[in-house]
Amino acid sequence: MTDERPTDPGTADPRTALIDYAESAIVEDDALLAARDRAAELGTDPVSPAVGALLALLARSTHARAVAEIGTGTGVSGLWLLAGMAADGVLTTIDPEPEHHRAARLSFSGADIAPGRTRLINGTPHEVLPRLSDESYDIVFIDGPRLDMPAFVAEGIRMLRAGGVLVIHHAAASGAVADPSRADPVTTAARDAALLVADDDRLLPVVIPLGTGVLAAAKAR
Ligand SMILES: C[S@@+](CC[C@H](N)C(=O)[O-])C[C@H]1O[C@@H](n2cnc3c(N)ncnc32)[C@H](O)[C@@H]1O
Repeated sequence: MTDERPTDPGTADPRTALIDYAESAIVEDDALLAARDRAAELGTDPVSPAVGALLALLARSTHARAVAEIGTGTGVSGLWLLAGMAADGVLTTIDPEPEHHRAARLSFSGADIAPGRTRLINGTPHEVLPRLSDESYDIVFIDGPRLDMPAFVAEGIRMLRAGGVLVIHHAAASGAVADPSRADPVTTAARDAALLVADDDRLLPVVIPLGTGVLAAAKAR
């Protein structure tokens, strides 16, 4: 009997091919490409196109009107979140680097985002997050320093409204979290963050293998 499953002799690793397809299927507009150019100039590490599209999808499906982001960068993830949010939704985004906020402002104005739709807070999340309200955000997106991930997750869970979604970028450390022999600080922080999510009965989590691994968790209604 012959195997009639389609094969692609040019593709060695089907998983890599799948992820390449997921990324290449997303087309970014000029405003996003300009934000990416700014990211390359400043050395920030923006979300990939497929992670960006996932953020927009989550924002649209939660009818997000209030989103909090830790780690503005030059606004690549912010533009994707805004694309999925309600037309009057407000993105609150935190970053300690004034230069990154200047670049993000250019990115947002380049996409004709009204100034009232973004609230850029200059400061570290450790200073800023405790001032943000409990249970008032539809999405909390965490994309700041990886060592601080557990602390940001604890704050993010507190800030999420019922039915809201926590999204953690770089959550799987490219799969290292599942390897018990890996105990370096970044992997340990990602593992601790994942445990905080797993131990919270109100959260329904899933790891999405885009980028270095995205952890998304919906809070019970
Ligand atoms: C990976 S980049 C964010 C990329 C952005 N989300 C995007 O997709 O365009 C991480 C950002 O975290 C910021 N950052 C550095 N230290 C921080 C801190 N203690 N708290 C929050 N953000 C910090 C950096 O300035 C940088 O802009």
